[in-house]
Amino acid sequence: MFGFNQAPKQAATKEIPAQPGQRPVLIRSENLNKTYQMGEVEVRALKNATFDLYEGEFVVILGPSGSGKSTLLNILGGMDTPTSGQVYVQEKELTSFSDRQLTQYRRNGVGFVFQFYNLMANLTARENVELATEICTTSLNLDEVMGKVGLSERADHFPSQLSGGEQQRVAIARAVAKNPLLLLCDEPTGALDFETGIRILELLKEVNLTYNKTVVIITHNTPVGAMGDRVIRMRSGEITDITVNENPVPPERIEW
Ligand SMILES: Nc1ncnc2c1ncn2[C@@H]1O[C@H](COP(=O)(O)OP(=O)(O)OP(=O)(O)O)[C@@H](O)[C@H]1O
Repeated sequence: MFGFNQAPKQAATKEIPAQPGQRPVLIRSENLNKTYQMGEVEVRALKNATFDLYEGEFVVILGPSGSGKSTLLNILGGMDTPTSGQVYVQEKELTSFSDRQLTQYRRNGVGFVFQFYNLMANLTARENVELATEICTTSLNLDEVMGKVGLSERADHFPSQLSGGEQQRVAIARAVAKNPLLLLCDEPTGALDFETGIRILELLKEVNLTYNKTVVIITHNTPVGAMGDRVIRMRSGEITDITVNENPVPPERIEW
């Protein structure tokens, strides 16, 4: 095992410095490049991406379609490797991990939330969350997490008996219950109507604060940037801008 998540089993609200730069660095990315060779054509999906992610911060990565957001998220999540450059997670070099180490990292270190919830259709909401916690080492209390995402009453329902927003809540519970170092969310509101999407953003913010989890959202939806502690903007594979929001906007005040 690799000591990725040493936090206690119960949720703890911890005082954290307000400014991202005052928090400990969780992930350091240096000069990340990703090039795809498509026959004669080279696609440079990432160009010299250098940035840090801090413990307990809420980061929104914004960029239009094709700007390299998913490529970046997949590398941070240990699902893909860069063509060159390094990623360090708590000072361990992720980019030199063996396959076995990467599996442990994906299992224990990262909670994934996708646009389409990827739930097991033949398992109840609770069982979907339980399945994820069974294979990892430091999971949180299942019932507490189900309550936190507002699903105590729906825990025995199957995905087909749940609305899209409720299914995304299950997916968030599944990611959080593993008690990972960070949550990586790929267009988490992309399949939801506006109101439901806002509720999901509120839940992600609550998870961020309650469990002091680093949350990274990637989206092309510019207004969502207002809720981040920091916003990383991407275009054509490059990080064009990193800004600190002194006063992040609560999700209920975001409109699109
Ligand atoms: N497996 C692949 N093979 C070849 N090219 C790829 C591959 N994956 C991504 N690309 C290319 O890399 C670039 C970045 O893609 P990526 O999916 O990271 O962008 P994105 O910002 O996440 O886009 P979207 O919001 O549409 O998902 C695009 O030009 C894309 O076509």
